[in-house]
Amino acid sequence: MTAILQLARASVTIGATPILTEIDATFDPGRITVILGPNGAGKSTLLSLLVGLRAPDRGAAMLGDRPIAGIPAIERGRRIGYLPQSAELHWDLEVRDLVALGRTPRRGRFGALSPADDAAIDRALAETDTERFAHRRAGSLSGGERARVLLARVLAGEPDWILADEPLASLDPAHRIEVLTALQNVAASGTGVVLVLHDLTLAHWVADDVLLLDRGRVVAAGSNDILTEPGLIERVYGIAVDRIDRAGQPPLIVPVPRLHRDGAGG
Ligand SMILES: Nc1ncnc2c1ncn2[C@@H]1O[C@H](COP(=O)(O)OP(=O)(O)OP(=O)(O)O)[C@@H](O)[C@H]1O
Repeated sequence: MTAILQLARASVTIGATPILTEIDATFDPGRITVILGPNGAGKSTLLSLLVGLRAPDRGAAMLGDRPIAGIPAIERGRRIGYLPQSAELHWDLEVRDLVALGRTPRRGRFGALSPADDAAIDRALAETDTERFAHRRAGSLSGGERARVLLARVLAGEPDWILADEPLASLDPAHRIEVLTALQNVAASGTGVVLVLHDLTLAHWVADDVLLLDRGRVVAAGSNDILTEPGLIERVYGIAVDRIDRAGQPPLIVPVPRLHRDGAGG
């Protein structure tokens, strides 16, 4: 059974600046947790704790009963797949070979791909709609195509956990929905999914659980109902938000520009 990811009073300080303060949060396998919050709120730093790239200065970040940063890198790589914000390509590989790298923690670096490796790679390419690029050089792809290929690499590893930092940032609207649907499917198969998102409507649609951060602290945690709580998003982001309910459909949660007093807009 997949162990839970957990932060217990986890704090991070850089220099004299508190970046995260006493974060308590539990992430459950088989669910999608969406982390939201303004720029600089600490979302990426929180993910770096869950991936084990850093350990909290105080408190704990645990996978089951083990501190995440203490788990050997290969095992961590097998259990926790991570898609960083604006991930870069380090080698101009053929796309299928790049996606195959996602299998490395499972199979070691050398040797032929097994039928199970090939099947996982093909599934990941299909789920991200990148099959038709399989034999292109990764360096020749557009930004959104590249982002989907990098997600395919994570999916191909079939980790217990997938943590992705703004995975929709460069995707067109159709591929945003397609990628979230793929992540819903992997969550339905028992994988734990943690996503940093900025789009409130898509966050509400896809989230089983929501964690809202502001200035390094959790300001709200719970179901996606948090996002329709009157005043909360307005307070945290300092914007006006329209909530549009639609029968039988997820609500639209739309930031709206405030009009200047003279009505000139902006
Ligand atoms: N090495 C560092 N030195 C100083 N400050 C840092 C360092 N790393 C992060 N920070 C600060 O910590 C805060 C949290 O950064 P983080 O990247 O976690 O925010 P975020 O919520 O992911 O933001 P965004 O939505 O802009 O990606 C920011 O104010 C950032 O400037």
